[in-house]
Amino acid sequence: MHIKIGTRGSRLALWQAYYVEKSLQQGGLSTEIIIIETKGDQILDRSLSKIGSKGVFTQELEDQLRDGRIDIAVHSAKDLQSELDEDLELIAFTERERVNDVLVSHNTTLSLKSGETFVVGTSSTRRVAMLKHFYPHIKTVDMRGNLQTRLRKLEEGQCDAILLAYAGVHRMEYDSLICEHLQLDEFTPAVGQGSVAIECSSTIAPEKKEKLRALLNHPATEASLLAERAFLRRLQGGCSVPVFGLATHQAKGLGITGGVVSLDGQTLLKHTVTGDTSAPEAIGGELAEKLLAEGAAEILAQIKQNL
Ligand SMILES: NCc1[nH]cc(CCC(=O)O)c1CC(=O)O
Repeated sequence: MHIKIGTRGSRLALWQAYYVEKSLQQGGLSTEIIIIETKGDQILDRSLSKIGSKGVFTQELEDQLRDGRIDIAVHSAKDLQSELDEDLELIAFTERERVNDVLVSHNTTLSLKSGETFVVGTSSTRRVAMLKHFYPHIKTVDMRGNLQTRLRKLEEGQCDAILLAYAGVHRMEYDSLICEHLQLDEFTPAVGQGSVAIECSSTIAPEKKEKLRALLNHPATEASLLAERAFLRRLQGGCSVPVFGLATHQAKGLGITGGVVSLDGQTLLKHTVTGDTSAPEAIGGELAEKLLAEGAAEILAQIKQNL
């Protein structure tokens, strides 16, 4: 069996593609990697919330899945829309890396907790709003681009530190620049953070799909991701709105904590729902309903107006 793997060309995307390729080769499959540029890679001078987040990092990969030019598309699960078109599906989620965000700087004495004021670069509305909520003394500047670009901007002094997902920092081997691991009970990560998702056409041959799932899918991660994605879908949040959600496996079953924070950091709604691991999407949906009942839709509508 030969698998054509489609990926974006950034270093992190390539890390993910090689990681997937290695698992497939260990399972006896032959592979090739096809690099595909997306709109999100081309447009670097505008924030994602302004380009319109729908499919900016995925559209071109999905086109090639439909044409059969690639068999699978490899994505950071976090960058995927919560709702896929009917002719596409996610068939596997790889084992999750540590999910937290980290503060990264050349000055490793920096800490959000110290109370000292400094400038943090980030383009994530979730991170900006969370900083305003938990650490209002911190200033932020908008900072887009892939990891290397952001690190270069940090080096050039455009900010004192940047906030990033630990997963990407670790995969790019920048661990030595981590000054602080943010606490999960404050900085709940974005839905999907730390996992790699495998997308394919719904017309994929069943035996091929089963083989790929057997080699790539991590069932515990998959259950978490299904819960988180159902939660995000119900809230109709994309990757550019400050919605956060994390599902973890506990003694009582699958627990998901998630919510939404207003752009000014003033209002933060958050809840936890726990349920049967065999019905992850129901758990995610229940969390969304609970938040909607408390006004999450109004907060989200206001955010979308301001983006
Ligand atoms: N939005 C960009 C993006 N997509 C995935 C990661 C990190 C790795 C991951 O969470 O899988 C990042 C960078 C970041 O947010 O720091």
